[in-house]
Amino acid sequence: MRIHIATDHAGLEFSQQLQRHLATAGHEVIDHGPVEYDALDDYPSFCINAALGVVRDERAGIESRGVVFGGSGNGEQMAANKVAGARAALVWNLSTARLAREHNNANVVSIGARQHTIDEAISFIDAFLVEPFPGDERHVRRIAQLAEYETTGTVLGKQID
Ligand SMILES: O=C[C@H](O)[C@H](O)[C@H](O)COP(=O)(O)O
Repeated sequence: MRIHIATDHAGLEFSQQLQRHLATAGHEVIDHGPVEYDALDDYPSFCINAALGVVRDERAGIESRGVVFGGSGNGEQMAANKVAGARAALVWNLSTARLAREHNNANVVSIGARQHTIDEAISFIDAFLVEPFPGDERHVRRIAQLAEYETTGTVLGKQID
């Protein structure tokens, strides 16, 4: 699978280890930065570019996922979710990694690199990448509502204030 990854200074060391791990596992890794340590760099553009890569790939029929991470994963998730078509989930254990796929069909996983050991974080990412989206009707319906709101500003049949 193609994996778009992005971080900021808080995740740069983890990024290098993660890229090696993903490449060894046979994935095609596209690194959206940063390329060098700068304690004052800003995560939004890196993470937005990773999410854009995923959405563009999906539209082209290429199987792909995003992995974004920083100190907490919070800002990185927010940044990725600004991209129309991105569904970024903040994951902090194996259960949330699997549920992000099973219930939300998340196409981007966000991780707090300062919150976990490297082995832990990699196990969450691996779990996320292998978990399929079973396509249960209720989850498909809810994801469609998110997409509808994203594109139209409303959700038919629901009250949006
Ligand atoms: O949500 C944002 C991320 O956790 C950032 O990685 C974090 O805010 C960076 O913090 P600092 O600039 O203090 O290293």
